[in-house]
Amino acid sequence: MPETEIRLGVVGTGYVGLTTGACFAHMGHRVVCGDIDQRKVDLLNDGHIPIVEDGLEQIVNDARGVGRLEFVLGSQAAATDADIVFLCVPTPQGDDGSADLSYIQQAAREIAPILKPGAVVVNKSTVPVGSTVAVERELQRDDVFVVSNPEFLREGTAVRDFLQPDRVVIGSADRGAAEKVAELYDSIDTPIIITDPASAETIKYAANGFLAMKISFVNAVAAMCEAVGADVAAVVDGIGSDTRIGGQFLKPGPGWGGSCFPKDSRALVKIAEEHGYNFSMMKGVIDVNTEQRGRMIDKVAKAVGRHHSNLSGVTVGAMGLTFKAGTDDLRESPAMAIIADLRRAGARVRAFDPTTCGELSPHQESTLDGIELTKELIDVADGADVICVFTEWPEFAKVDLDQVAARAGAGTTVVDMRNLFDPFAVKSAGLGYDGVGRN
Ligand SMILES: NC(=O)C1=CN([C@@H]2O[C@H](COP(=O)(O)OP(=O)(O)OC[C@H]3O[C@@H](n4cnc5c(N)ncnc54)[C@H](O)[C@@H]3O)[C@@H](O)[C@H]2O)C=CC1
Ligand SMILES: O=C(O)[C@H]1O[C@H](OP(=O)(O)OP(=O)(O)OC[C@H]2O[C@@H](n3ccc(=O)[nH]c3=O)[C@H](O)[C@@H]2O)[C@H](O)[C@@H](O)[C@@H]1O
Repeated sequence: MPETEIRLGVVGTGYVGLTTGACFAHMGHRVVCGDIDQRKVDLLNDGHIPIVEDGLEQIVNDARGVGRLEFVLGSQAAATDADIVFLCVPTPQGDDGSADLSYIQQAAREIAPILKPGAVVVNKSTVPVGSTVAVERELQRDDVFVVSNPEFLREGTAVRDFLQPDRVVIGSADRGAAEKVAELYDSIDTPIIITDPASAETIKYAANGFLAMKISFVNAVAAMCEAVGADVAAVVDGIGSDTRIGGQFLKPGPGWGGSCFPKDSRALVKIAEEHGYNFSMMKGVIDVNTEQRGRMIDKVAKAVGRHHSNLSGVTVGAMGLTFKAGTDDLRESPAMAIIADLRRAGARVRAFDPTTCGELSPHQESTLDGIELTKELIDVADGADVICVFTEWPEFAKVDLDQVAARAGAGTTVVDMRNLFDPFAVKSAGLGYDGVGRN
Protein backbone atom coordinates (compact mmCIF):
# COMPACT_ATOMS: atom_id res chain seq x y z
CA MET A 1 0.00 0.00 0.00
CA PRO A 2 1.41 3.43 -0.88
CA GLU A 3 2.14 5.77 2.04
CA THR A 4 0.90 9.25 1.17
CA GLU A 5 1.45 12.57 2.85
CA ILE A 6 -2.24 13.45 2.76
CA ARG A 7 -3.69 13.76 6.26
CA LEU A 8 -7.30 12.90 6.83
CA GLY A 9 -9.61 13.93 9.63
CA VAL A 10 -12.84 12.04 10.31
CA VAL A 11 -15.56 13.64 12.42
CA GLY A 12 -17.81 11.02 14.06
CA THR A 13 -16.72 7.45 14.80
CA GLY A 14 -20.02 5.60 14.31
CA TYR A 15 -20.69 2.89 11.72
CA VAL A 16 -19.64 5.15 8.84
CA GLY A 17 -16.92 7.27 10.47
CA LEU A 18 -15.07 4.40 12.11
CA THR A 19 -15.22 2.28 8.96
CA THR A 20 -14.15 5.22 6.77
CA GLY A 21 -11.24 6.14 9.06
CA ALA A 22 -10.03 2.56 9.50
CA CYS A 23 -10.32 1.71 5.79
CA PHE A 24 -8.52 4.85 4.62
CA ALA A 25 -5.75 4.10 7.15
CA HIS A 26 -5.66 0.51 5.85
CA MET A 27 -5.28 1.98 2.34
CA GLY A 28 -2.14 3.86 3.41
CA HIS A 29 -3.41 7.26 4.52
CA ARG A 30 -2.82 8.94 7.88
CA VAL A 31 -6.11 9.39 9.69
CA VAL A 32 -7.26 11.08 12.89
CA CYS A 33 -10.82 10.23 13.95
CA GLY A 34 -12.66 12.44 16.43
CA ASP A 35 -15.89 11.92 18.34
CA ILE A 36 -17.72 13.95 20.98
CA ASP A 37 -18.54 10.75 22.87
CA GLN A 38 -15.74 10.37 25.42
CA ARG A 39 -16.77 6.76 26.17
CA LYS A 40 -16.40 5.78 22.51
CA VAL A 41 -13.03 7.48 22.21
CA ASP A 42 -11.79 5.75 25.39
CA LEU A 43 -13.00 2.36 24.18
CA LEU A 44 -11.29 2.84 20.83
CA ASN A 45 -8.06 3.96 22.45
CA ASP A 46 -8.21 0.85 24.64
CA GLY A 47 -8.46 -1.30 21.50
CA HIS A 48 -12.20 -2.07 21.81
CA ILE A 49 -14.59 -1.63 18.90
CA PRO A 50 -17.90 -0.22 20.17
CA ILE A 51 -19.99 -1.83 17.40
CA VAL A 52 -20.39 -5.31 15.92
CA GLU A 53 -18.86 -5.10 12.45
CA ASP A 54 -17.09 -7.99 10.75
CA GLY A 55 -13.35 -7.41 10.15
CA LEU A 56 -13.29 -3.91 11.64
CA GLU A 57 -11.30 -4.76 14.78
CA GLN A 58 -8.50 -6.27 12.73
CA ILE A 59 -7.98 -3.29 10.44
CA VAL A 60 -8.33 -0.78 13.29
CA ASN A 61 -5.68 -2.59 15.33
CA ASP A 62 -3.37 -3.05 12.32
CA ALA A 63 -3.60 0.64 11.38
CA ARG A 64 -3.07 1.80 14.97
CA GLY A 65 -0.13 -0.58 15.25
CA VAL A 66 1.67 1.15 12.37
CA GLY A 67 0.72 4.62 13.62
CA ARG A 68 -1.66 5.52 10.79
CA LEU A 69 -4.85 5.77 12.85
CA GLU A 70 -5.57 7.84 15.97
CA PHE A 71 -8.69 8.52 18.04
CA VAL A 72 -9.22 11.89 19.68
CA LEU A 73 -11.97 13.75 21.50
CA GLY A 74 -13.93 16.24 19.41
CA SER A 75 -14.07 17.42 15.84
CA GLN A 76 -11.41 20.13 16.13
CA ALA A 77 -8.74 17.71 17.34
CA ALA A 78 -9.53 15.52 14.30
CA ALA A 79 -9.57 18.35 11.76
CA THR A 80 -6.44 20.24 12.87
CA ASP A 81 -3.69 19.66 10.28
CA ALA A 82 -6.04 17.66 8.04
CA ASP A 83 -5.96 18.19 4.28
CA ILE A 84 -9.33 16.50 3.90
CA VAL A 85 -12.00 16.25 6.62
CA PHE A 86 -14.87 13.76 6.39
CA LEU A 87 -18.09 14.63 8.21
CA CYS A 88 -19.65 11.33 9.35
CA VAL A 89 -22.13 12.57 11.94
CA PRO A 90 -25.81 11.58 12.24
CA THR A 91 -28.52 13.04 10.00
CA PRO A 92 -31.59 11.70 11.85
CA GLN A 93 -35.17 12.17 10.82
CA GLY A 94 -36.61 15.53 11.83
CA ASP A 95 -40.16 15.96 13.16
CA ASP A 96 -41.61 16.58 9.68
CA GLY A 97 -39.81 13.64 8.00
CA SER A 98 -37.00 15.74 6.57
CA ALA A 99 -33.35 15.07 7.43
CA ASP A 100 -32.12 16.96 10.50
CA LEU A 101 -28.94 18.74 9.43
CA SER A 102 -28.09 20.17 12.86
CA TYR A 103 -25.23 17.72 13.61
CA ILE A 104 -23.61 18.51 10.26
CA GLN A 105 -24.03 22.24 10.79
CA GLN A 106 -22.66 22.01 14.32
CA ALA A 107 -19.62 19.99 13.19
CA ALA A 108 -18.99 22.48 10.37
CA ARG A 109 -19.15 25.41 12.79
CA GLU A 110 -16.75 23.63 15.15
CA ILE A 111 -14.06 22.99 12.55
CA ALA A 112 -14.43 26.25 10.60
CA PRO A 113 -11.90 28.27 12.64
CA ILE A 114 -9.14 25.65 12.61
CA LEU A 115 -9.27 24.32 9.02
CA LYS A 116 -6.03 24.68 7.05
CA PRO A 117 -6.28 27.00 4.02
CA GLY A 118 -7.06 24.85 0.97
CA ALA A 119 -8.61 22.06 3.07
CA VAL A 120 -11.45 19.99 1.62
CA VAL A 121 -14.50 19.22 3.79
CA VAL A 122 -16.40 16.15 2.67
CA ASN A 123 -20.04 15.36 3.45
CA LYS A 124 -20.00 11.58 3.87
CA SER A 125 -23.16 11.60 5.96
CA THR A 126 -26.36 11.20 3.97
CA VAL A 127 -27.51 14.77 3.44
CA PRO A 128 -30.35 16.33 1.45
CA VAL A 129 -29.83 18.11 -1.83
CA GLY A 130 -28.32 21.50 -1.15
CA SER A 131 -26.28 20.44 1.89
CA THR A 132 -22.93 21.05 0.21
CA VAL A 133 -23.97 24.67 -0.07
CA ALA A 134 -25.37 24.59 3.50
CA VAL A 135 -22.00 23.44 4.85
CA GLU A 136 -20.20 26.14 2.83
CA ARG A 137 -22.51 28.65 4.46
CA GLU A 138 -21.68 27.35 7.98
CA LEU A 139 -17.94 27.35 7.31
CA GLN A 140 -17.86 30.94 6.02
CA ARG A 141 -14.43 30.32 4.55
CA ASP A 142 -13.66 31.06 0.93
CA ASP A 143 -10.31 29.27 1.13
CA VAL A 144 -11.75 25.77 1.73
CA PHE A 145 -13.82 23.47 -0.51
CA VAL A 146 -16.88 21.36 0.26
CA VAL A 147 -17.40 18.08 -1.58
CA SER A 148 -20.14 15.45 -1.43
CA ASN A 149 -18.95 11.82 -1.22
CA PRO A 150 -21.94 9.72 -0.15
CA GLU A 151 -21.34 6.33 1.44
CA PHE A 152 -23.04 3.13 0.28
CA LEU A 153 -21.74 0.62 2.84
CA ARG A 154 -24.11 -1.73 4.65
CA GLU A 155 -23.87 -2.54 8.33
CA GLY A 156 -22.51 -6.04 8.87
CA THR A 157 -20.43 -5.91 5.68
CA ALA A 158 -19.17 -2.34 6.12
CA VAL A 159 -15.45 -3.05 5.71
CA ARG A 160 -15.90 -5.19 2.61
CA ASP A 161 -18.34 -2.69 1.09
CA PHE A 162 -15.94 0.20 1.73
CA LEU A 163 -12.87 -1.58 0.33
CA GLN A 164 -14.70 -3.19 -2.61
CA PRO A 165 -17.42 -0.71 -3.55
CA ASP A 166 -19.48 -0.98 -6.74
CA ARG A 167 -18.63 2.69 -7.35
CA VAL A 168 -17.45 5.86 -5.62
CA VAL A 169 -19.55 8.99 -6.14
CA ILE A 170 -18.05 12.46 -5.74
CA GLY A 171 -19.96 15.70 -6.22
CA SER A 172 -18.24 19.05 -6.34
CA ALA A 173 -18.43 22.43 -8.00
CA ASP A 174 -14.62 22.43 -8.01
CA ARG A 175 -12.93 19.82 -10.21
CA GLY A 176 -9.61 20.06 -8.34
CA ALA A 177 -11.26 19.39 -4.96
CA ALA A 178 -13.20 16.43 -6.44
CA GLU A 179 -9.98 14.97 -7.85
CA LYS A 180 -8.21 15.33 -4.50
CA VAL A 181 -10.93 13.21 -2.90
CA ALA A 182 -10.91 10.78 -5.85
CA GLU A 183 -7.15 10.20 -5.39
CA LEU A 184 -7.80 8.82 -1.91
CA TYR A 185 -9.47 5.85 -3.59
CA ASP A 186 -6.60 5.24 -6.06
CA SER A 187 -5.75 1.84 -4.62
CA ILE A 188 -9.31 0.59 -5.11
CA ASP A 189 -10.36 -0.82 -8.47
CA THR A 190 -13.79 0.75 -8.93
CA PRO A 191 -15.51 3.28 -11.19
CA ILE A 192 -15.33 6.83 -9.82
CA ILE A 193 -18.27 8.99 -10.80
CA ILE A 194 -17.51 12.70 -10.53
CA THR A 195 -20.54 14.93 -10.81
CA ASP A 196 -22.10 18.09 -9.38
CA PRO A 197 -23.08 18.20 -5.67
CA ALA A 198 -26.87 18.09 -6.24
CA SER A 199 -26.54 14.96 -8.39
CA ALA A 200 -24.23 13.23 -5.88
CA GLU A 201 -26.66 13.98 -3.05
CA THR A 202 -29.60 12.75 -5.13
CA ILE A 203 -27.75 9.54 -6.08
CA LYS A 204 -27.52 8.54 -2.41
CA TYR A 205 -31.23 8.97 -1.70
CA ALA A 206 -32.26 7.45 -5.03
CA ALA A 207 -30.09 4.38 -4.36
CA ASN A 208 -31.59 3.77 -0.91
CA GLY A 209 -35.08 4.53 -2.24
CA PHE A 210 -34.67 2.05 -5.10
CA LEU A 211 -33.40 -0.71 -2.80
CA ALA A 212 -36.30 -0.11 -0.39
CA MET A 213 -38.64 -0.25 -3.41
CA LYS A 214 -37.28 -3.69 -4.41
CA ILE A 215 -37.94 -5.05 -0.93
CA SER A 216 -41.43 -3.53 -0.69
CA PHE A 217 -42.17 -4.97 -4.12
CA VAL A 218 -41.13 -8.47 -3.12
CA ASN A 219 -43.07 -8.21 0.15
CA ALA A 220 -46.17 -7.25 -1.83
CA VAL A 221 -45.53 -10.18 -4.20
CA ALA A 222 -45.16 -12.43 -1.13
CA ALA A 223 -48.60 -11.32 0.08
CA MET A 224 -49.95 -12.18 -3.36
CA CYS A 225 -48.22 -15.58 -3.29
CA GLU A 226 -50.00 -16.41 -0.04
CA ALA A 227 -53.32 -15.39 -1.60
CA VAL A 228 -52.94 -17.36 -4.85
CA GLY A 229 -51.06 -20.36 -3.49
CA ALA A 230 -47.66 -19.60 -5.08
CA ASP A 231 -44.20 -19.93 -3.54
CA VAL A 232 -42.31 -16.64 -3.28
CA ALA A 233 -38.90 -18.40 -3.44
CA ALA A 234 -39.76 -19.82 -6.87
CA VAL A 235 -41.15 -16.47 -8.01
CA VAL A 236 -38.01 -14.59 -6.89
CA ASP A 237 -35.84 -17.19 -8.60
CA GLY A 238 -37.87 -16.75 -11.75
CA ILE A 239 -37.85 -12.95 -11.84
CA GLY A 240 -34.35 -12.48 -10.38
CA SER A 241 -32.82 -14.59 -13.16
CA ASP A 242 -33.72 -11.81 -15.57
CA THR A 243 -30.53 -9.72 -15.50
CA ARG A 244 -32.60 -6.57 -15.98
CA ILE A 245 -34.22 -7.28 -12.61
CA GLY A 246 -31.37 -9.00 -10.75
CA GLY A 247 -31.76 -11.37 -7.82
CA GLN A 248 -30.40 -9.15 -5.04
CA PHE A 249 -32.53 -7.37 -2.44
CA LEU A 250 -35.53 -9.54 -3.17
CA LYS A 251 -35.71 -11.43 0.11
CA PRO A 252 -39.17 -11.14 1.65
CA GLY A 253 -39.28 -10.38 5.36
CA PRO A 254 -40.93 -8.36 8.11
CA GLY A 255 -40.29 -5.13 6.18
CA TRP A 256 -37.15 -3.08 5.78
CA GLY A 257 -35.69 -1.27 8.77
CA GLY A 258 -32.39 0.02 10.07
CA SER A 259 -30.90 3.41 10.67
CA CYS A 260 -31.15 4.50 7.04
CA PHE A 261 -33.94 3.16 4.77
CA PRO A 262 -36.77 4.45 6.98
CA LYS A 263 -35.37 7.95 7.45
CA ASP A 264 -33.96 8.24 3.93
CA SER A 265 -37.16 7.12 2.21
CA ARG A 266 -39.13 9.72 4.16
CA ALA A 267 -36.48 12.37 3.47
CA LEU A 268 -36.68 11.56 -0.25
CA VAL A 269 -40.43 12.19 -0.22
CA LYS A 270 -39.84 15.42 1.69
CA ILE A 271 -37.04 16.69 -0.58
CA ALA A 272 -39.26 16.05 -3.62
CA GLU A 273 -42.20 17.80 -1.92
CA GLU A 274 -40.07 20.84 -1.06
CA HIS A 275 -39.16 21.09 -4.73
CA GLY A 276 -42.73 20.76 -5.95
CA TYR A 277 -42.79 17.05 -6.87
CA ASN A 278 -45.22 14.55 -5.33
CA PHE A 279 -43.12 11.36 -5.15
CA SER A 280 -46.18 9.11 -4.87
CA MET A 281 -44.26 5.96 -5.79
CA MET A 282 -41.94 6.40 -2.79
CA LYS A 283 -44.95 7.02 -0.56
CA GLY A 284 -46.36 3.69 -1.78
CA VAL A 285 -43.05 1.97 -0.98
CA ILE A 286 -43.27 3.28 2.60
CA ASP A 287 -46.97 2.32 2.92
CA VAL A 288 -46.27 -1.25 1.79
CA ASN A 289 -43.55 -1.46 4.45
CA THR A 290 -45.95 -0.34 7.16
CA GLU A 291 -48.55 -2.84 5.92
CA GLN A 292 -45.96 -5.60 6.01
CA ARG A 293 -45.42 -5.10 9.73
CA GLY A 294 -49.17 -5.24 10.23
CA ARG A 295 -49.31 -8.48 8.26
CA MET A 296 -46.66 -9.99 10.54
CA ILE A 297 -48.65 -9.02 13.65
CA ASP A 298 -51.75 -10.63 12.12
CA LYS A 299 -49.75 -13.83 11.59
CA VAL A 300 -48.77 -13.87 15.27
CA ALA A 301 -52.38 -13.26 16.35
CA LYS A 302 -53.65 -15.97 13.99
CA ALA A 303 -51.07 -18.43 15.37
CA VAL A 304 -52.56 -18.07 18.86
CA GLY A 305 -56.17 -17.78 17.67
CA ARG A 306 -56.61 -14.22 18.93
CA HIS A 307 -57.34 -10.76 17.54
CA HIS A 308 -54.20 -8.66 17.16
CA SER A 309 -55.54 -6.06 19.58
CA ASN A 310 -55.87 -8.52 22.46
CA LEU A 311 -52.85 -10.66 23.20
CA SER A 312 -52.98 -10.55 26.98
CA GLY A 313 -51.66 -13.75 28.54
CA VAL A 314 -49.80 -14.66 25.33
CA THR A 315 -46.08 -15.41 25.61
CA VAL A 316 -44.07 -14.68 22.46
CA GLY A 317 -40.64 -16.25 22.01
CA ALA A 318 -38.57 -13.93 19.81
CA MET A 319 -35.60 -15.11 17.78
CA GLY A 320 -33.56 -12.03 16.91
CA LEU A 321 -33.94 -8.33 17.66
CA THR A 322 -31.54 -6.46 15.38
CA PHE A 323 -32.80 -5.02 12.07
CA LYS A 324 -30.91 -7.71 10.17
CA ALA A 325 -28.22 -10.31 10.84
CA GLY A 326 -24.57 -9.32 11.25
CA THR A 327 -25.14 -6.12 13.21
CA ASP A 328 -25.91 -5.07 16.79
CA ASP A 329 -28.00 -2.14 15.53
CA LEU A 330 -31.56 -1.94 16.84
CA ARG A 331 -32.41 1.41 15.27
CA GLU A 332 -35.76 1.13 13.44
CA SER A 333 -35.57 -2.65 13.69
CA PRO A 334 -38.78 -4.30 12.38
CA ALA A 335 -38.43 -6.74 15.29
CA MET A 336 -38.51 -3.91 17.82
CA ALA A 337 -41.48 -2.21 16.13
CA ILE A 338 -43.49 -5.44 15.94
CA ILE A 339 -42.57 -6.40 19.52
CA ALA A 340 -43.70 -2.97 20.73
CA ASP A 341 -47.11 -3.55 19.10
CA LEU A 342 -47.37 -7.08 20.50
CA ARG A 343 -46.56 -5.77 23.98
CA ARG A 344 -49.08 -2.95 23.62
CA ALA A 345 -51.67 -5.65 22.88
CA GLY A 346 -50.72 -7.35 26.16
CA ALA A 347 -48.21 -10.00 25.08
CA ARG A 348 -45.19 -10.96 27.14
CA VAL A 349 -42.01 -11.19 25.04
CA ARG A 350 -38.95 -13.31 25.76
CA ALA A 351 -36.16 -12.73 23.26
CA PHE A 352 -32.71 -13.89 22.26
CA ASP A 353 -30.29 -12.10 20.00
CA PRO A 354 -26.59 -13.01 19.66
CA THR A 355 -25.74 -9.35 20.26
CA THR A 356 -27.82 -8.89 23.41
CA CYS A 357 -26.78 -11.88 25.50
CA GLY A 358 -23.59 -10.23 26.80
CA GLU A 359 -22.82 -6.66 27.71
CA LEU A 360 -25.21 -4.31 25.93
CA SER A 361 -24.03 -1.56 23.59
CA PRO A 362 -25.26 2.00 24.26
CA HIS A 363 -27.78 1.76 21.36
CA GLN A 364 -29.27 -1.37 22.86
CA GLU A 365 -29.48 -0.43 26.54
CA SER A 366 -32.06 2.28 26.05
CA THR A 367 -34.37 0.31 23.76
CA LEU A 368 -34.74 -3.10 25.37
CA ASP A 369 -36.76 -2.11 28.40
CA GLY A 370 -39.66 -4.48 29.07
CA ILE A 371 -38.31 -7.35 26.93
CA GLU A 372 -37.06 -10.40 28.85
CA LEU A 373 -33.68 -11.35 27.37
CA THR A 374 -32.58 -14.99 27.47
CA LYS A 375 -28.99 -16.21 27.52
CA GLU A 376 -29.55 -19.03 25.02
CA LEU A 377 -31.67 -19.22 21.88
CA ILE A 378 -33.49 -22.35 22.98
CA ASP A 379 -34.72 -20.59 26.15
CA VAL A 380 -37.15 -18.45 24.13
CA ALA A 381 -39.16 -21.62 23.55
CA ASP A 382 -39.91 -22.07 27.26
CA GLY A 383 -43.64 -21.63 27.69
CA ALA A 384 -43.97 -19.81 24.35
CA ASP A 385 -47.42 -19.75 22.79
CA VAL A 386 -45.87 -18.61 19.51
CA ILE A 387 -42.28 -18.31 18.30
CA CYS A 388 -41.29 -15.46 15.97
CA VAL A 389 -38.17 -15.47 13.81
CA PHE A 390 -37.41 -11.78 13.37
CA THR A 391 -33.74 -11.81 12.30
CA GLU A 392 -32.03 -14.17 9.85
CA TRP A 393 -29.00 -14.99 12.05
CA PRO A 394 -27.68 -18.16 10.32
CA GLU A 395 -27.10 -19.94 13.65
CA PHE A 396 -30.85 -19.85 14.38
CA ALA A 397 -31.41 -22.31 11.52
CA LYS A 398 -29.33 -24.89 13.43
CA VAL A 399 -31.56 -24.91 16.53
CA ASP A 400 -32.77 -28.37 17.57
CA LEU A 401 -36.44 -28.22 16.53
CA ASP A 402 -37.36 -31.27 18.62
CA GLN A 403 -36.12 -29.41 21.69
CA VAL A 404 -38.05 -26.31 20.65
CA ALA A 405 -41.21 -28.43 20.43
CA ALA A 406 -40.45 -30.09 23.77
CA ARG A 407 -39.97 -26.76 25.54
CA ALA A 408 -42.79 -24.82 23.85
CA GLY A 409 -45.24 -27.67 23.55
CA ALA A 410 -46.38 -29.48 20.41
CA GLY A 411 -48.59 -27.43 18.12
CA THR A 412 -46.89 -24.12 18.90
CA THR A 413 -46.51 -22.18 15.67
CA VAL A 414 -43.25 -20.76 14.39
CA VAL A 415 -43.95 -17.49 12.56
CA ASP A 416 -40.86 -17.41 10.37
CA MET A 417 -40.62 -13.79 9.18
CA ARG A 418 -37.34 -14.47 7.35
CA ASN A 419 -38.17 -17.83 5.75
CA LEU A 420 -35.14 -19.19 7.58
CA PHE A 421 -36.47 -22.65 8.37
CA ASP A 422 -37.48 -25.56 6.18
CA PRO A 423 -41.27 -25.71 6.76
CA PHE A 424 -41.24 -29.50 6.43
CA ALA A 425 -38.59 -29.85 9.19
CA VAL A 426 -40.54 -27.55 11.52
CA LYS A 427 -43.79 -29.42 10.95
CA SER A 428 -42.03 -32.79 11.36
CA ALA A 429 -40.97 -31.68 14.85
CA GLY A 430 -44.65 -31.25 15.72
CA LEU A 431 -44.70 -27.46 15.46
CA GLY A 432 -46.93 -25.27 13.30
CA TYR A 433 -45.29 -23.15 10.59
CA ASP A 434 -46.13 -19.86 8.92
CA GLY A 435 -43.57 -18.11 6.70
CA VAL A 436 -43.74 -15.15 4.31
CA GLY A 437 -45.13 -15.86 0.84
CA ARG A 438 -45.02 -19.61 1.45
CA ASN A 439 -48.03 -21.89 1.64
N1 LIG B 1 -25.06 3.24 9.28
C1 LIG B 1 -24.91 3.02 7.99
O1 LIG B 1 -24.90 1.88 7.54
C2 LIG B 1 -24.76 4.15 7.03
C3 LIG B 1 -24.98 5.46 7.42
N2 LIG B 1 -24.86 6.49 6.50
C4 LIG B 1 -25.04 7.88 6.93
O2 LIG B 1 -23.87 8.26 7.65
C5 LIG B 1 -24.21 9.17 8.70
C6 LIG B 1 -23.70 8.64 10.02
O3 LIG B 1 -24.36 7.42 10.30
P1 LIG B 1 -23.82 6.39 11.40
O4 LIG B 1 -22.36 6.22 11.26
O5 LIG B 1 -24.70 5.20 11.32
O6 LIG B 1 -24.13 7.21 12.75
P2 LIG B 1 -23.70 6.88 14.25
O7 LIG B 1 -24.75 7.42 15.11
O8 LIG B 1 -23.31 5.43 14.35
O9 LIG B 1 -22.35 7.73 14.44
C7 LIG B 1 -22.29 9.12 14.44
C8 LIG B 1 -21.19 9.56 15.41
O10 LIG B 1 -21.00 10.98 15.28
C9 LIG B 1 -20.65 11.48 16.58
N3 LIG B 1 -20.82 12.95 16.56
C10 LIG B 1 -21.97 13.65 16.50
N4 LIG B 1 -21.70 14.98 16.46
C11 LIG B 1 -20.34 15.10 16.51
C12 LIG B 1 -19.46 16.20 16.49
N5 LIG B 1 -19.90 17.46 16.42
N6 LIG B 1 -18.13 15.97 16.57
C13 LIG B 1 -17.66 14.69 16.65
N7 LIG B 1 -18.46 13.61 16.64
C14 LIG B 1 -19.79 13.81 16.57
C15 LIG B 1 -21.57 10.72 17.50
O11 LIG B 1 -21.11 10.76 18.83
C16 LIG B 1 -21.50 9.31 16.88
O12 LIG B 1 -20.47 8.53 17.44
C17 LIG B 1 -25.73 9.36 8.61
O13 LIG B 1 -25.98 10.46 7.80
C18 LIG B 1 -26.19 8.11 7.89
O14 LIG B 1 -27.39 8.31 7.18
C19 LIG B 1 -24.51 6.26 5.21
C20 LIG B 1 -24.25 4.98 4.77
C21 LIG B 1 -24.35 3.82 5.64
O1 LIG C 1 -27.49 4.43 3.75
C1 LIG C 1 -27.31 3.48 4.48
O2 LIG C 1 -27.21 3.54 5.70
C2 LIG C 1 -27.18 2.10 3.95
O3 LIG C 1 -28.51 1.52 3.97
C3 LIG C 1 -28.56 0.15 3.53
O4 LIG C 1 -27.73 -0.67 4.35
P1 LIG C 1 -28.20 -1.23 5.77
O5 LIG C 1 -29.23 -0.33 6.36
O6 LIG C 1 -26.96 -1.49 6.54
O7 LIG C 1 -28.88 -2.63 5.53
P2 LIG C 1 -29.47 -3.45 4.29
O8 LIG C 1 -28.68 -4.68 4.12
O9 LIG C 1 -29.68 -2.61 3.11
O10 LIG C 1 -30.89 -3.86 4.88
C4 LIG C 1 -31.87 -2.88 5.16
C5 LIG C 1 -33.16 -3.55 5.58
O11 LIG C 1 -33.76 -4.23 4.48
C6 LIG C 1 -34.02 -5.59 4.82
N1 LIG C 1 -33.85 -6.42 3.62
C7 LIG C 1 -32.73 -6.31 2.86
C8 LIG C 1 -32.60 -7.06 1.71
C9 LIG C 1 -33.62 -7.93 1.33
O12 LIG C 1 -33.57 -8.63 0.28
N2 LIG C 1 -34.73 -8.02 2.11
C10 LIG C 1 -34.87 -7.29 3.26
O13 LIG C 1 -35.91 -7.40 3.95
C11 LIG C 1 -33.02 -5.91 5.91
O14 LIG C 1 -33.43 -7.02 6.69
C12 LIG C 1 -33.00 -4.60 6.69
O15 LIG C 1 -34.07 -4.52 7.59
C13 LIG C 1 -28.03 0.09 2.09
O16 LIG C 1 -28.02 -1.26 1.66
C14 LIG C 1 -26.62 0.67 2.00
O17 LIG C 1 -26.18 0.66 0.65
C15 LIG C 1 -26.63 2.10 2.53
O18 LIG C 1 -25.34 2.64 2.52
